[in-house]
Amino acid sequence: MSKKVVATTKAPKALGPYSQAVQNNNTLYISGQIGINPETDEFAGSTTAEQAHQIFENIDNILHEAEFSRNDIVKAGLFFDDIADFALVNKIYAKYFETTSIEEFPARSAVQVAALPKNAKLEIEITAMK
Ligand SMILES: C=C(N)C(=O)O
Repeated sequence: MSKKVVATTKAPKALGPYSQAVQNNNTLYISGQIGINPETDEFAGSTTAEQAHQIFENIDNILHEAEFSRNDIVKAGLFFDDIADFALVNKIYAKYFETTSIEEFPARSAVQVAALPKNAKLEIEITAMK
């Protein structure tokens, strides 16, 4: 088994004892991303939409660092501060995958949680496979 930690300055630093991503052979596990801009260490904005766009930018940058792409995503986990944002995030999420060559969306879970780190509006974790 080969296990490699993936790290990039183009995504937020870990907020605790975890890696931005870990690759095991052809599978990449990306830790839950929140909408922090790595250049400022601040949220990209206070709205769920602003944070969602930043999350996808962070995910793209981690995928890129590991030489994976959006096309390789097989599973996503979405954690909402407020599930009322479900429809809004679905629109942003669907647009993100519009640019891929995959014909069907990845598997996904979506839940509302009691609270997220730093009071984020949304957190998304990703599994990708080549
Ligand atoms: C933000 C996280 N992914 C964490 O604390 O695990």
